[in-house]
Amino acid sequence: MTEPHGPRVVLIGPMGAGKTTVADLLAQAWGCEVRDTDQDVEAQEGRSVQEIFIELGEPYFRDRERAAVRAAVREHTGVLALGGGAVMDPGTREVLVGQRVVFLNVGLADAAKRVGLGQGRPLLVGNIRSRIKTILTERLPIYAAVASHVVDTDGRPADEVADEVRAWVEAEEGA
Ligand SMILES: Nc1ncnc2c1ncn2[C@@H]1O[C@H](COP(=O)(O)OP(=O)(O)O)[C@@H](O)[C@H]1O
Ligand SMILES: O=C(O)C1=C[C@@H](OP(=O)(O)O)[C@@H](O)[C@H](O)C1
Ligand SMILES: [Mg+2]
Repeated sequence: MTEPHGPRVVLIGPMGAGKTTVADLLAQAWGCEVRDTDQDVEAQEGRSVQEIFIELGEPYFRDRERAAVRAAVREHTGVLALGGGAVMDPGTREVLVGQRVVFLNVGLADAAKRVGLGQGRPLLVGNIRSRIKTILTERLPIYAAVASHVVDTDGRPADEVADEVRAWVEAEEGA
């Protein structure tokens, strides 16, 4: 029996990098399944990420998120998008060791444009721009450390980003 080999690619990066969008585009291009750990946690908990943060707290969400990443890495062979904060959890980082991880990078200006008023993103309360700035500064080194490859998304449409990720993954698979 062939052992499952994990997702074809795992997308990480800050809110607004386009992980969810690019994961869908990649899955369409490859004709494979897509999973997003935010959606997995929401389905399991029967409530939105926003509701989980408010009603049960961020540590509870991170715990559920770690379990969702672990399950997806074990079972899923398509495209996997994580939530922006997933890799801040050391246990989640451990689960990703050996996986093909692409960091979708985004700067403050484009991230702020893309998340708009931040609806549905519970960490973007108050001054959204300054929250994003803090989050980017804190997390950038971690994204870079966890990633096998980085794709810049500033000023580029999502389909162009997806094409670049696809080309890189296909080259890696052929290598
Ligand atoms: N490269 C891009 N250029 C412009 N808008 C984008 C791009 N990628 C995603 N978006 C838009 O930005 C918003 C956030 O995208 P999303 O895929 O949810 O990001 P993430 O999952 O990384 O938080 C969505 O409205 C999406 O349509
Ligand atoms: O950056 C974060 O900590 C979060 C990012 C969100 O996912 P996206 O990055 O897909 O928006 C979601 O998991 C939650 O709101 C927390
Ligand atoms: Mg997302």
